[in-house]
Amino acid sequence: MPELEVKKVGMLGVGSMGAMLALLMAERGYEVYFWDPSEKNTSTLTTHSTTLHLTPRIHHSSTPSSLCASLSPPRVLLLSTPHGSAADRCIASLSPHLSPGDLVLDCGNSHWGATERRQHALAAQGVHLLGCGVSGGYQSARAGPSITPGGSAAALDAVMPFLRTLAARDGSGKPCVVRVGPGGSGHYVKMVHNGIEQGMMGAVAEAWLLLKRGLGLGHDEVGGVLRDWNDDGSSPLRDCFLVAIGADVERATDESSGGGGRHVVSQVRDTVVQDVDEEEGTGVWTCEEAVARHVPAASIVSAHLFRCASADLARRQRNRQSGNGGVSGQSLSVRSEEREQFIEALRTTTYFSFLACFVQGLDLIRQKDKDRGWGLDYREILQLWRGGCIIKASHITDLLERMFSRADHDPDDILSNPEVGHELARCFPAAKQVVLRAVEADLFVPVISQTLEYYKYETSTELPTQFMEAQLDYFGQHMFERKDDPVRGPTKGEHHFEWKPAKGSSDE
Ligand SMILES: NC(=O)C1=CN([C@@H]2O[C@H](COP(=O)(O)OP(=O)(O)OC[C@H]3O[C@@H](n4cnc5c(N)ncnc54)[C@H](OP(=O)(O)O)[C@@H]3O)[C@@H](O)[C@H]2O)C=CC1
Ligand SMILES: O=C(CO)[C@H](O)[C@H](O)COP(=O)(O)O
Repeated sequence: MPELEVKKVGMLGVGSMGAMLALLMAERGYEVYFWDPSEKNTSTLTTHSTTLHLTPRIHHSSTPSSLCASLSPPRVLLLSTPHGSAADRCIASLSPHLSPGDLVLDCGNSHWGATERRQHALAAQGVHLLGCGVSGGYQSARAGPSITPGGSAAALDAVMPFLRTLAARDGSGKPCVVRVGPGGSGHYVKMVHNGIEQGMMGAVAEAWLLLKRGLGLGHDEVGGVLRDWNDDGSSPLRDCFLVAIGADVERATDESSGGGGRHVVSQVRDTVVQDVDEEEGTGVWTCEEAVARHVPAASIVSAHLFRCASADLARRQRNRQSGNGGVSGQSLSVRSEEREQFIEALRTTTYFSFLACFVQGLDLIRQKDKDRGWGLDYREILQLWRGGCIIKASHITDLLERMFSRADHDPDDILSNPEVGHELARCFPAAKQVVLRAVEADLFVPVISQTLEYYKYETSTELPTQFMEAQLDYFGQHMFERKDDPVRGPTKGEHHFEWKPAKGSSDE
């Protein structure tokens, strides 16, 4: 399929993300025809386009059918709807009006498997669907997001020039969009991006708690620490989106009459609900995939479970009562002269956890890639994460880039590469110190502590699973390997010991 010269685009779903994408496209010179069942979101976009003088290029369509009639084939249609049945309904409303060669770009967080199902269904009418994850929240959707497209080579060829005009740019001006690969690989990589995001958000929230409640710093002081971590050019957390916005979050005050100049974050309840109300699915699916592909993504899974546990405050209140007042956490036992050193250890620990989340996420993508034969290019995937996305962390992507550029790197076990292995080893003592102090003070560190354990068990050759394996053989005759057997990777052992012969009442 030749490169498409795109002039007009359709936009289905103009909520938080879709509206900003519509404005971005209009600003970049495209004629945008949009439809959304929500009158409120329709009217909000209309107001924005008037204010920004983009009305001549943003047109409301009264139905999906009239939207398709406004575009001539081959059409380019972007979807930004909730995942699941809403995305299915949206595609069903379009499909009778599509022609062979049309391109549908699902920019929502759809499940990669649903994307492949829809790709097959639409292929029967000659229509191409790309699973095209978009990251960076609504601010990036407005300014230029990271875009993660996957699907047929022909559709990718056709649409890449258009996507490059919309994407975020990295520090050297290169667009943060690449051809990810076939089938649902685009949505798979976006899903893992969100899994890494959950891990990183957990780690930085724990660092926030240790600074705030652990050391007793005020919001502005914590904001200052995070700002330094992000801005210092030699910091391993330099140019990190979640650290930078953390500084903003800590400093924001509500100057409205009801706000009284208070820090906004101090008024936010500790409940993250978007996983348990199933508004978003990417965190759940990343964990499911990690378990199904046998990838020990401990930091990511722990971060996800922590969020799930946070969702129901009423439940936690009941548990607190039944647990004699529960556990709240106190100040850390850090003397004032040790404070700077502890803050430095905390920076190292946050970086340690962030890097581990990338390692776990890349191991997961690689495992899926091998299972499905997608043939992904990991340096290209890193390019997606260099700008416009939530997991942007420049020191980490630079380090991983060096690793993937080395011809003899091991793509199947990221931790085994010295660029990563040496770095985690260097940070381990700081992470251990932080976890010890946090546990002592009953402060919450589910992600940092799981990262520490992950690092320990992933680098040890003396695990207590030796005892577990013996028990499995005792009751289940599951067999075991002996220490003098050759090391062969995960293969079933050939030895059984008759720990206790099975006996019934008729045995002597
Ligand atoms: N918010 C974020 O930061 C990010 C979100 N995403 C993903 O982008 C997608 C959109 O997210 P977001 O903008 O936050 O969601 P919103 O809920 O704000 O907007 C979704 C819009 O889609 C509309 N819609 C529902 N069904 C249809 C349909 N059949 N046809 C056309 N439009 C429909 C909704 O209308 P109604 O309200 O009437 O149902 C709503 O206006 C999701 O998949 C999300 O996971 C990706 C990256 C970042
Ligand atoms: O996709 C996103 C960013 O890239 C959205 O912000 C999404 O809401 C993140 O959700 P979750 O943390 O539940 O995956």
